[in-house]
Amino acid sequence: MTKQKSLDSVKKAAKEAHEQASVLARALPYLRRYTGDTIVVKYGGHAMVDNGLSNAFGNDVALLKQVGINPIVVHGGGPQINNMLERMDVETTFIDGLRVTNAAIIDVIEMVLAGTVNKQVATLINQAGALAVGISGKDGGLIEAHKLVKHVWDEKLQRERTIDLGLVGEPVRIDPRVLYALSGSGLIPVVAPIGMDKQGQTYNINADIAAGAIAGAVRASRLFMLTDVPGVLDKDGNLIPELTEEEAKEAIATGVISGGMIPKIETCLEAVKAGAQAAVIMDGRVPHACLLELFTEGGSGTIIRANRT
Ligand SMILES: Nc1ncnc2c1ncn2[C@@H]1O[C@H](COP(=O)(O)OP(=O)(O)O)[C@@H](O)[C@H]1O
Ligand SMILES: CC(=O)N[C@@H](CCC(=O)OP(=O)(O)O)C(=O)O
Repeated sequence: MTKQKSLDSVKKAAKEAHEQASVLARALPYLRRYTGDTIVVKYGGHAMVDNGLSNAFGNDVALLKQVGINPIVVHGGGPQINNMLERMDVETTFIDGLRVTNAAIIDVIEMVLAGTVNKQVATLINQAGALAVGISGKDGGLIEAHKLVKHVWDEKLQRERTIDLGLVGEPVRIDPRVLYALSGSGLIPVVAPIGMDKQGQTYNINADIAAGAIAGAVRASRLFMLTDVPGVLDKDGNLIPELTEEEAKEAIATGVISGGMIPKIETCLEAVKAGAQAAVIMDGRVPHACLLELFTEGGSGTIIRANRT
């Protein structure tokens, strides 16, 4: 009986080892395809709250570096900023997904994003055995920003008007040298979405927008947008595996794509126009989402490619 049991466990271990080896063998063509490439991963504040998921994320990023890919992580931290402002008894509001940022809260936002959250994300990756370095968009002049001028359609006035979001910025120029210096030295850059203008004014930048601008500037092979849905869904709730610019515009116009998904898609379209090869909106709630997308045939999520002519 004991002998049979130990024979069973040997067989089971051999089967598992065989499966592991065949997974690695199947991944080989994909490893070859992406070696030396740069992949920008936008890691959102919601995904960070789940411990299991965040450990899997740290492992995935470390693995990418190990197999010769250069990951650049751009993180958010919206929920973490909300928590801090709540503890300070400060109210915060959003307009079209962007936080109204007055001078009184910009320091808190910078403290949370470039301090606590930035170091947490770098630690996740470091604990997985790689070497991550946390920086903000201010370091090495990475993100030059200016004040974002937001246009909204006013139904009453029947015309566009601008709204003031305070110190919310948009990237105007990316200087990727600090990213290349880190990546080229075997390190993984982890970027907090904070920018600065030429006068030294600090701006709060939406993390999706920061990731898109960086992905375009470094001509990333992929921009991965990790979010809380399987990808872009059609009107029946089915996943759309690939989306062209025309299809995206149509889906926005007809209301199939709405809310926070609109700026996400617009950012992806801008990133591929600026030089990224493709952007993928994918489910950050699925463990190892990045590995599934890169190393399996089916991939995951919705891919938006640069226009092929
Ligand atoms: N067609 C669509 N497909 C998928 N999600 C959509 C669509 N239209 C609107 N959404 C909404 O967009 C959300 C993702 O945007 P957002 O909440 O800003 O993500 P994140 O916080 O991860 O940056 C989804 O949770 C969903 O509610
Ligand atoms: C201007 C603006 O809205 N900035 C965001 C920056 C963080 C962010 O984008 O975080 P998530 O990716 O977790 O949402 C904010 O203040 O919340």
